[in-house]
Amino acid sequence: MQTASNDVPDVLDWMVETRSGKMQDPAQERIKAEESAKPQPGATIGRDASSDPVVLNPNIDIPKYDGTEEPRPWIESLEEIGFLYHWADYIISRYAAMNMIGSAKTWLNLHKVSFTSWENFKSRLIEDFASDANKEEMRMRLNRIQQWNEPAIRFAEDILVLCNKVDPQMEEETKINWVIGGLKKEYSFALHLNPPKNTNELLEICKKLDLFEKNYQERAEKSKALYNGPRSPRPHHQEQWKNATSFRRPYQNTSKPQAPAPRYYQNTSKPQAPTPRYYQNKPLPQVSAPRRSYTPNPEPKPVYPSKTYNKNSNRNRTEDGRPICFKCNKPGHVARYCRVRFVRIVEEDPIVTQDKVEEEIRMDNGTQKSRPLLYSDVSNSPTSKKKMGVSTRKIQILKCIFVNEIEELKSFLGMLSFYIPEVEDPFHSPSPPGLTLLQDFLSAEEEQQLLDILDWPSQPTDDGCGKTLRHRQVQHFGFEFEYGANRVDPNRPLEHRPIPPVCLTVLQRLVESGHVDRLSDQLTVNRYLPGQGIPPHIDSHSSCEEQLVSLSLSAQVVMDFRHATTGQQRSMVVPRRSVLIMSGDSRYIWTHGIAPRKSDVVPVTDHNGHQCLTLQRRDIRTSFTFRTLRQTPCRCKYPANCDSQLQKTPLLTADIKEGDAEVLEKTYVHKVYEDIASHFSETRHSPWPQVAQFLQSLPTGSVVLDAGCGNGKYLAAYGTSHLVMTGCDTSIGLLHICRNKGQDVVVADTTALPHRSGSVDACISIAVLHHLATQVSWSTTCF
Ligand SMILES: O=C(O)CCC(=O)C(=O)O
Ligand SMILES: [Fe+2]
Repeated sequence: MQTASNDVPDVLDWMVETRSGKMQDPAQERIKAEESAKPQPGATIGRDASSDPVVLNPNIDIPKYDGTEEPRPWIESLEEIGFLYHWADYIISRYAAMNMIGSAKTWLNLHKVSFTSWENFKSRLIEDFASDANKEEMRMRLNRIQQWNEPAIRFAEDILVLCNKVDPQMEEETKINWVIGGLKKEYSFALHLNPPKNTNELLEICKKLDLFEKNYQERAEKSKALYNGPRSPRPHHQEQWKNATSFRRPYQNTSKPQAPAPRYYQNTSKPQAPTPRYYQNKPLPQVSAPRRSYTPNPEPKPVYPSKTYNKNSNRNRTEDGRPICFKCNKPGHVARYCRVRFVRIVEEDPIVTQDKVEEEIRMDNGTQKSRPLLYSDVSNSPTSKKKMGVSTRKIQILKCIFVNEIEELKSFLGMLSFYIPEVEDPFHSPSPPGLTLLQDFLSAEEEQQLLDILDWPSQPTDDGCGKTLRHRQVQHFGFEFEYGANRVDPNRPLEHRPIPPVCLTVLQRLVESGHVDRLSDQLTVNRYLPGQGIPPHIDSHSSCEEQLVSLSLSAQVVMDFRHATTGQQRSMVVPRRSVLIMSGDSRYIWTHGIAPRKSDVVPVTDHNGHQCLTLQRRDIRTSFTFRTLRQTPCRCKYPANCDSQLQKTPLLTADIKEGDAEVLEKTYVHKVYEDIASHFSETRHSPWPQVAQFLQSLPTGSVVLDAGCGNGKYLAAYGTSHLVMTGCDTSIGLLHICRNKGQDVVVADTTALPHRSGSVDACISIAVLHHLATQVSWSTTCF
């Protein structure tokens, strides 16, 4: 063992004289050395120890470093010894300096004036002496992401140790970024929005995350039976692993300062291992933070549930051409109409349990994975958007937060609100003008009396007293509401089905309280099972007076409103035993409808008094809608949307000039069908028997054109699978419905068909001729 006495003054001058300018009395030095035996946080090589040269103990066995091997093991052993002897950093530096030999010593002499601290010394040493392979290995290790079964705390500690090795001078913020960038996506995301202040806080959070994960796994185990087997790893991790090579840390897209790339890892054009390497001390160009690379998963890869659509074809469409929503991955609608809302389930809601939500998800499509959900706050907060600094469309939300978990998570993640653009909070915006909701207007007895009036036949009937529409059952009293024409025929009263007296009692109360101006003469009762609804519509202006009154019985529901011209959307919870009165704009220009689904997203107040949303299962709901037949035409301020004001005096077909026919048909037929497409379609699903018979009689392989095919009910009628069916119509809305069913249709007017003569074997045109304005049009129709 070489003693230090010869080397010390020589190599210590950069540590002592650069600060104090002179050597100290050895006796004083010993005292100071003893003092410095106490840990001195933040002590550095020279700055703080301005008068403290110490006598180094030559008997301590410290390995030598000659610069030919990896510097890290040598640094680690020095630090271990320093830890045992309680050395301050600057004493470790001195021992380090004393034990450097060969090219390492030359390097030290060259650079000693530029070192400012032990950390700085270490990082320079590593930078100049660590081999490229070692650097690469470190880079790979720092770059890794948390394994799906790896506790967050273990991951964080590992990354923090690596950060220290990679760059002993790395700043806290950078270290934190390295850790949170590699944590599982949902945590990484939330922590990025609300980053911990220091690494200690980060480690505390990681411990809590592990606890949270453990609880989650336990709950998942309990509900395993729901999924016919184990479902670990959790879906979002499957996704993460599947896409691990392209995994981006959220903060890399944000305006947040990037984690500076560790210096050792920067891609420079440094020549390969020159001799001596430590002469290469050029400033290195800055590059952006490294991307995390894929670390092979030590666990067997999870098996992904197969999708119901062809993965190889267009990812945005099913095989039969239906759109696939990019928000929930379900076919049949586009994201804009996605009913997966952004929901937070609150602890106190006794109705919504984790099991129920899971069951809901399972029922929805059979696989949980197919419907990534976020149950979280809806936040329109521009600050959170700004914080993220990214197009939030890109945000993949992969976590279901169940009952109880949200508060638990919130308590340490602080913030779990994501800005979701284009999702206006429909519950907290002002309701459409003219809409009045009277809560608890009906007593429980009245509700029961109203329900007792009804007798729902198991078989559909034609007399208006128990029709089964595609999405619900209806009964009419007083007059029948004809859905196809969207009108009430005043000349056909339902004489044997007058409005029941108990209804009139309720109406009388509404009149007396000044909410309604008269008693109604038409009543439609709708009965909705969970999953059923009514398409968005505006009740005909021409048939009914301004006020529409709807009583809600047995269950609440969320009703959706949409402004027919501006497209603004609102939703309203219509509670059980309430009365909803539509008048003014809400009646004339806003559509109303109920989405066909089994649960609704509803606003609630949590135990902290915060407004949030939750998911509520629907029950069977019965509504009574009262209308008053119109005696005089509607004069509302929306003529373009008013069937009364669009209607002129009926013209005799003989009087109509051919030039006018097109305009008339456009206004009274094409536009009307466009407006009522979905409502109309709902009422058109059973083929007329004679037409079905005709189609069935055609030889196999016949090409059949349905001119004016509407919603395509004949294009896929029962018993027509032997035919090649094609259709045309002028209503784009109806043709969309056909296309969504995979039917072969084109936009065409029956009076000017684009089909080649003789190109079809048979043609049907059902309930079309009466829409044509003149006899000439009739005769030119397909014949
Ligand atoms: O069920 C409801 O409350 C609405 C019914 C409705 O809009 C209708 O029958 O026209
Ligand atoms: Fe309606």
